[in-house]
Amino acid sequence: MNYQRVVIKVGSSTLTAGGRHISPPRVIDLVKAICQLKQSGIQVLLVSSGAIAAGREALGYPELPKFIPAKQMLAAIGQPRLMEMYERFFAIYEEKVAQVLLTRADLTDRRRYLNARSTLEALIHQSVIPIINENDTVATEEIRFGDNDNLSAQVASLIEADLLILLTDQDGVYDQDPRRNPHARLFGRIESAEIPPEMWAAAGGSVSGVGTGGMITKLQAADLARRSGCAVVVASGSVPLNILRIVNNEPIGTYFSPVLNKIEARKRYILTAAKGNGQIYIDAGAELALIRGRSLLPIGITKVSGDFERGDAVEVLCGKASSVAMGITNYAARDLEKLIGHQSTEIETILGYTYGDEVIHRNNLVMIQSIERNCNG
Ligand SMILES: Nc1ncnc2c1ncn2[C@@H]1O[C@H](COP(=O)(O)OP(=O)(O)O)[C@@H](O)[C@H]1O
Ligand SMILES: N[C@@H](CCC(=O)OP(=O)(O)O)C(=O)O
Repeated sequence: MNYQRVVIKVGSSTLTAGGRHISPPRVIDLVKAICQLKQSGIQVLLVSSGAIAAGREALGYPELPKFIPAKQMLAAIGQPRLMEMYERFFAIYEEKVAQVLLTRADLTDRRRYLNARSTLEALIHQSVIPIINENDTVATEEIRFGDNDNLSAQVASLIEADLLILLTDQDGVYDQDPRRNPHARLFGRIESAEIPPEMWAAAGGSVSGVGTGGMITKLQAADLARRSGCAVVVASGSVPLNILRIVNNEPIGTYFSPVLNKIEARKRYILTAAKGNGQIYIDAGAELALIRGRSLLPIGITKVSGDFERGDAVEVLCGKASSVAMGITNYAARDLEKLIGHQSTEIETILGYTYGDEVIHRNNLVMIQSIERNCNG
């Protein structure tokens, strides 16, 4: 597999190298490997834990607290320290980084989801490495991921990564927790659509006193990411060069093949999400453009119905006939009402802002009718 966009998640257990404090030698090794990967032409996003560990170090806090406000307080102290370290180390290799803090609520609300995606895309476009963590200080029980494994899988799905690497303190997923049984055996490759029940049964929690979630949350993450077309590898972060080997398809750690390819995954999402949100009616010229593989522009829209938001999946119809396509709209219904029949160059003047020329970008469109035309003339 030729990977182009890779999300690397590094856990506290890796960043602390088995100790209680962030290990600068470990972080610099990791940063160096990430820079090598990026400088070989691969787009990289880093999901990094370690804020709580860095906060504990700053305050001399002995144990990982169970009390959530205490964890949040430690994360608030540690996050800027962690970022300062990353910034300094990445600068050695002339790479720029950006901090992105997210909660689950940011990715379940469609508008915030799209905004998070646009920001990440813009950073990648600028050749900046996004360093993502949970926004622990505001993440209450109902809105938090609680673990960065699930967060990294959501990010991989959000930006349609080809590969998610979960770096931890074990060589991969074993048939028993290797901390408890040194004879535990490593799972090599999982190609079946479902993660085998014996693997779920073998996955335990975190016992290190620095990590969150253990192997259970890594399997949840693998399950989620592979359904959006992303391969997943769980491997040891103690040898950061593993990152380069994994991307070169060497058999390192535990590999999970993607269940769907990215196009199928996106199509499925659009087709299931489009039910009942709203409709965009288009003219014959726009229908022909869509059939020819172009995006939908405002000039081809004749009518809008329903009360949908930017980021919702909607149905596209021509005349009174059946659906032409389903797709994710970049503009809310109330905006489209104003844009009907206008040139894309007028969007900013009419709305006072723009999310781009396309109402539905080609990549977010699934054609229902690709051969027969519905519109007359
Ligand atoms: N089946 C298993 N295979 C490997 N590790 C396991 C398994 N079950 C539980 N674990 C535990 O998961 C831990 C890694 O998860 P965690 O402590 O959350 O680290 P991280 O900070 O990397 O997310 C390991 O140290 C190990 O004790
Ligand atoms: N957001 C927290 C980490 C949460 C988490 O999932 O930790 P880990 O299991 O070490 O990846 C922090 O920065 O400390």
